[in-house]
Amino acid sequence: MSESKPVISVVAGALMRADGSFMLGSRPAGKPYAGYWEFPGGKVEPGETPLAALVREFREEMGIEVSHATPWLTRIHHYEHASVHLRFFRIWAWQGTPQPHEGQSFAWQTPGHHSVTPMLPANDPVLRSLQLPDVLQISCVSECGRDHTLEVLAQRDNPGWVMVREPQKSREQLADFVAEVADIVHPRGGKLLVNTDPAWIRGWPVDGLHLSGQRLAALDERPPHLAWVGASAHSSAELARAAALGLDYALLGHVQPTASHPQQATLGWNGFARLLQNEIPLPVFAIGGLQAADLDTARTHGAHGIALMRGAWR
Ligand SMILES: Nc1nc2c([nH]c(=O)n2[C@@H]2O[C@H](COP(=O)(O)OP(=O)(O)OP(=O)(O)O)[C@@H](O)[C@H]2O)c(=O)[nH]1
Ligand SMILES: [Mg+2]
Repeated sequence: MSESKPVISVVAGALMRADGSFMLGSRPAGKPYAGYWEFPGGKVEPGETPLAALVREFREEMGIEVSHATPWLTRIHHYEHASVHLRFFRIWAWQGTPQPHEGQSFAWQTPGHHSVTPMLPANDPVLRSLQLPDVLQISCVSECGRDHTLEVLAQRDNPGWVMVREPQKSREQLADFVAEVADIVHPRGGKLLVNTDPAWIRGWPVDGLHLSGQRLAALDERPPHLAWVGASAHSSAELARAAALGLDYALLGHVQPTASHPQQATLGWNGFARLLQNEIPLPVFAIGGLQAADLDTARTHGAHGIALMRGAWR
């Protein structure tokens, strides 16, 4: 009988600055993967909660007092020496400046433009997730108005991430609207996703594709050649499917009742958090009746961010 490797429970945290930059540390000499860059953290001790372990590790390794951290995503990775169950947090508030108590180095990094190398092999998808925005803005032109939508985007210095979702439009109408949004969003650094049939979007000026729950169920593999692919989920099974296909994010809801889906059952924040307890390896946006002011509540319940429909265009 082959001996199975131990599974080590680990917590790690990204210190987050208001401008979106985050901190990495180098692994000290003498540990496995010495010199590789990681999110600071370490092993959970017996009887310790993950959050308590995070607070202890940041205090021990770098003299930081963590005062506001939110759970983010969980990954399992198999190294030669062990399998690690990694719980990642983001840390929004802390006291102190990082001190190298173990001889490590620290570096503040911009999402998508990392200046340090090599990274721990388990961390690539986690680093990529930091490029995703706090707020995903979903179009609703039949209700919110085409002109109003384009004006709101045009007025912003950075239009952020927009998902075009217009199920009532024909392929040609959708292509025209996508082109209009792209002309406003792309020159100023925004990103554009479209929620539609994967077969329609060849040659469209989009950064990615969003799959409805039905389309997610119908696919056997991630649609190729797209930088970003996400999906809508309403259950643990759909979240697991999005993860199995290697998607970049999921939307999970509905958290609260919404005008667009009044007949659907709502999760509430506790139901939302419960569905995320099962080791979700991808970032999840909360959706359903939310406002910009709900961002911190969403993070506290394990969300990466929030997706807004009406709330984005007020
Ligand atoms: N801290 C941290 N560990 C990570 C990350 N990604 C990742 O795969 N790991 C793995 O998780 C394990 C963390 O263990 P560690 O060596 O940091 O633990 P520790 O601080 O408690 O060290 P110690 O046991 O020497 O006291 C290592 O196997 C490491 O390779 C990450 O981003 N941060
Ligand atoms: Mg450590």
